[in-house]
Amino acid sequence: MAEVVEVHKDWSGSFPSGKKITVVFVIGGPGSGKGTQCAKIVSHFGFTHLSAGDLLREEVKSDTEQGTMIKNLMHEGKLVPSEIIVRLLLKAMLASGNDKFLIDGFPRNEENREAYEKIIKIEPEFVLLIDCSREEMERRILHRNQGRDDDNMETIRRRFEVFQQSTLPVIQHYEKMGKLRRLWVDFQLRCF
Ligand SMILES: Nc1ncnc2c1ncn2[C@@H]1O[C@H](COP(=O)(O)OP(=O)(O)OP(=O)(O)O)[C@@H](O)[C@H]1O
Ligand SMILES: O=c1ccn([C@@H]2O[C@H](COP(=O)(O)O)[C@@H](O)[C@H]2O)c(=O)[nH]1
Ligand SMILES: [Mg+2]
Repeated sequence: MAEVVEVHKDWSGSFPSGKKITVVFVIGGPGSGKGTQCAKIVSHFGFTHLSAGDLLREEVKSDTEQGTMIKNLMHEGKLVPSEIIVRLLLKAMLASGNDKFLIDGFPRNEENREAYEKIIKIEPEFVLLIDCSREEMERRILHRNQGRDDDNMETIRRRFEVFQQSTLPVIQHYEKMGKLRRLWVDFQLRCF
């Protein structure tokens, strides 16, 4: 936590390069293919891919009180407090030296979005929604085999609930602003 707080303390609200910073949010249900699509985009367009989930999994590896708290929340499929994830994102953005970011799996709820707007303040160019049916998302997660602690039926069920209850309002917000771009990645029903 100390390191994360330090980033905030030094943060003047602008990036050292002085260049315009481009941010694209990539949102979608669990297992919809956010990470997979981001890897393809990065290889063609020179973005830095920041997966909010991966940043949290890295934090879990640090043997700290905060790491344990994050581990437990992720195991339950719940969301980590906004301030923690926003500061991890900011730290990773500053460390990358790049000026184009694909932020994968964030914001997950309205509170995340508001915290991002308050702290990082960079309006996303657009928000890419990876739109996939629940059946296909579930199938993909169960075949993923990456040893993720949250890829079990009980946690998957909770992650779907969080997506429906907390992330859909964020998607609707960006849709109203005309910033939403949809990518359909299967031929079945849409996720909502
Ligand atoms: N278009 C696709 N067709 C078939 N399988 C896919 C497709 N896209 C991704 N997958 C597979 O589905 C699984 C989930 O993909 P990925 O990890 O990219 O999803 P995610 O949205 O990042 O998931 P999470 O929210 O859990 O991090 C992976 O095993 C991936 O290889
Ligand atoms: O902004 C975020 C992003 C993620 N989480 C937690 O991490 C897991 C896994 O996220 P993936 O994007 O599927 O890798 C998610 O279920 C949340 O527990 C978060 O809290 N906030
Ligand atoms: Mg992912």
